[in-house]
Amino acid sequence: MVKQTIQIYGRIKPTKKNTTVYSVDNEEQTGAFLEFLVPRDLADGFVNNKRECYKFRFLKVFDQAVEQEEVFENIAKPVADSVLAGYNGTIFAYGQTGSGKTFTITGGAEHYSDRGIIPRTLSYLYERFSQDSSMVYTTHISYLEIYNEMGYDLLDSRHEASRLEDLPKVLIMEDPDQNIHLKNLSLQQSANEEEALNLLFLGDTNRMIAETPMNQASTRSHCIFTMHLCRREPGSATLRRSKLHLVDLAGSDRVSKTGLSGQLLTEAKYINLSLHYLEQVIIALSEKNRSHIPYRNSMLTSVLRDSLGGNCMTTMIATMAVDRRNLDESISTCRFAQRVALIKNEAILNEELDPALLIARLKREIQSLKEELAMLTGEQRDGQLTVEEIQRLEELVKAFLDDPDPDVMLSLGPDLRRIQFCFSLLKMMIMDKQRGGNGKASPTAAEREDSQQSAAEVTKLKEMMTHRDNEISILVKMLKKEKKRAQDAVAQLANTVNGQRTASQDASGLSTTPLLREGSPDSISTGHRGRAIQHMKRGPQLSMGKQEAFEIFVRDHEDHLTIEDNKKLLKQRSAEARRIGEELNEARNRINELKKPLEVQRRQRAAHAVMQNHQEVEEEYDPVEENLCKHIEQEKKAYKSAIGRLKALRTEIEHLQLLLERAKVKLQKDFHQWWSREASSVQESEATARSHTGSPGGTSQPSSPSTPGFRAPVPSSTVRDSPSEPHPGHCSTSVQDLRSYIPVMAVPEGRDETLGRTVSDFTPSSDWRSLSTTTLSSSSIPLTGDQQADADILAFVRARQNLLSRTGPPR
Ligand SMILES: Nc1ncnc2c1ncn2[C@@H]1O[C@H](COP(=O)(O)OP(=O)(O)OP(=O)(O)O)[C@@H](O)[C@H]1O
Repeated sequence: MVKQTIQIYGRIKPTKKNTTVYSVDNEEQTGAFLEFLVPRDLADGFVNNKRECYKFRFLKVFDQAVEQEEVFENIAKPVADSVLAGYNGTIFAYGQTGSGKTFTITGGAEHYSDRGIIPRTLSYLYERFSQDSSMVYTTHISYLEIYNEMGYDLLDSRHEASRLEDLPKVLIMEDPDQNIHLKNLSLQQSANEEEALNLLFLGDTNRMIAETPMNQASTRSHCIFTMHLCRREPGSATLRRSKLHLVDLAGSDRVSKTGLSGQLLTEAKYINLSLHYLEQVIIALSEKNRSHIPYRNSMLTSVLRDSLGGNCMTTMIATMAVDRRNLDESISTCRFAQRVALIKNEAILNEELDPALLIARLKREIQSLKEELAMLTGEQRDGQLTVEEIQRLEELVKAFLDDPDPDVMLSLGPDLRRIQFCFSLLKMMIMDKQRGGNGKASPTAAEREDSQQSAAEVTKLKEMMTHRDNEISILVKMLKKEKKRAQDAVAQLANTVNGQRTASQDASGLSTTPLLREGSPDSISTGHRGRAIQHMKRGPQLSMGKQEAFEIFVRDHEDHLTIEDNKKLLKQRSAEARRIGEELNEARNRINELKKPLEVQRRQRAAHAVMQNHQEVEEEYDPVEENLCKHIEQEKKAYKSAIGRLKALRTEIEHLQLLLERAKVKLQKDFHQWWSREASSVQESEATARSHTGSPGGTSQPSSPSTPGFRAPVPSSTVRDSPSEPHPGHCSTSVQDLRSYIPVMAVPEGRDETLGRTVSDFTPSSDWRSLSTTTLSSSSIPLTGDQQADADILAFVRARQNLLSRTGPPR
């Protein structure tokens, strides 16, 4: 058992602003100190006692410039090592919104070097597994999200198609030993690093998909990524099971400060409530002599029960933003951390016996004992007595009874079946005699005593038999259960493999055009990733116009540059990997080429030695051979280092692919949101216009007297000049903003058959000018008369015009 307090670390988020308000001292023998020097004017604002200096102790504080690698080495690696040894481990990040919790736990979404604790820990663990061939490791992953006190499975494929609220809730079940079980939370097997990273990606994508502006899940939900590890020595019946929880908590901001109302306030209260219960548990644990710890008050504390004051090695990272306006929250975070540091955990090695292996071992033991017995007796003991054996035994018993010699022995050998049979035969005879069956005299006292003894022995033997029967049936039951579990696992695996087979192959580049095309080859590769974006592919195929708008949208998106950079980097890395692959082949060929003359040289020397009949000739120093060996050694070294580099490149390429795929999903999501907002704003504006004129087809613009329902064009310069013009990448347009520059076009109600063109017929090269000139011609925008369709068309035209007016013609 390892007794340890929860380890606390601090991490400061980088800021460009003046940061003279704090100092870090990592040199202290007793740990590190983080000191806040709050100016008096600021102190007036948020604390009453006007303290100016706040000093907090941590194990270590990671200042702004510290990189992800160092955080991993110091914090996560020791925890991962304990988990490998068979202890449970937890790392959780706590801090206000935007202070860097997700960056620390999962990592940044832009660069490979920004990988956080989860991907780095996965990499580290799988590498350790591959280095340790003496053990068999199996890993499963679960990813739980707690939002408004409800648990959701982030690896549930239904995420794509359903709203968060419609998904099955994860339920907490407690067994009589007070162990927590989570119903509806899937455990997915991950055989290697790639599969584990795909699961992480799937969960993060599902979390992002469920997000709406009203539900910024990343800020308001708690996420627990858990790796379940099972370690066993081949052939041994003991195994070690351990769990590693990597937890990204919701922002700890105080509700009063957030200025929220309505639904957001309700959410904030829930989050604060669950963090409040977390605090309650921590306070209770840090107080001596507290017998009741209120774990059951919230889902978060129930799930993390072991991590807080239980069987776990736990580490907390307090994330802080140190610009002045965040100082009070940072100080609260530090205070919380100080309380957490008082909690003592007692981690034990989670060792258990594997029932399947135990049964197998017992069966083997039984078999070898049987064989041993058969060897000693020279007889096989399997099965029932044969008819011949029974006849022989009956004759033996009869002869035994008939023999007048009182010392006569019934020789049956050490075979329990025969002994049992003879006893039952004797019993039957005795009973028969008692009933007066053959008229013989009643038994003597000695005979009676004998028979009583025999009966007692029979009873004893029968009891033994019942015991053995029970044992056997228990073992058989256990075996059946294990078999069923194995079959289920195989079936599940088969399903996964089938699912994966149906997913199409990965395309590493991010191309905008095929992004939204149904059945496009540009889909995400293996199962988990494939499932993450299937919902996008299932949607209806986009019209050419929407597709075009999407292309422009992507070009103008805030993430565009990062995506392009990552694409370039991915290309570079792939080219480098190809080059190293070729180098490896060449090096292998060179080694083989060098081996040939070496072989010849050795053979020649051996022949020479035989001819000279001289052993020393064979062991003589040979400069040619020495030279060849040196060359081979050098080539081998170069080969090994190239393999190492290739491995690192592979991980980086896979990560870049995941980043690009995540960016892809985000782009699609942003685009759909932006598009529907545009559409609804057009609808709204139409409705307003109608209500102003009082006629269903009227507008606020004067209608052409000869063609009722026609609307006068509004110069598109209005669009360009609008100060509140939205940036599509940011999706921040308000309905009011949009209404102010929605072009009200002179278009006929219904489709213009003479033109026969639809909006989607416009190609960027030929028609973009006609749409971005000062007026929109009535003949260029045919409407259908269907309110919804017309709203879509107008939304498209407006969106397109809006984009083109800023971006120029598509290249
Ligand atoms: N150490 C860091 N280095 C560089 N960028 C960082 C660092 N920490 C945080 N950031 C950036 O700051 C922003 C907010 O960080 P992050 O999303 O991790 O905060 P958070 O605490 O998880 O917020 P929330 O509570 O809303 O989930 C992100 O853009 C992130 O990339």
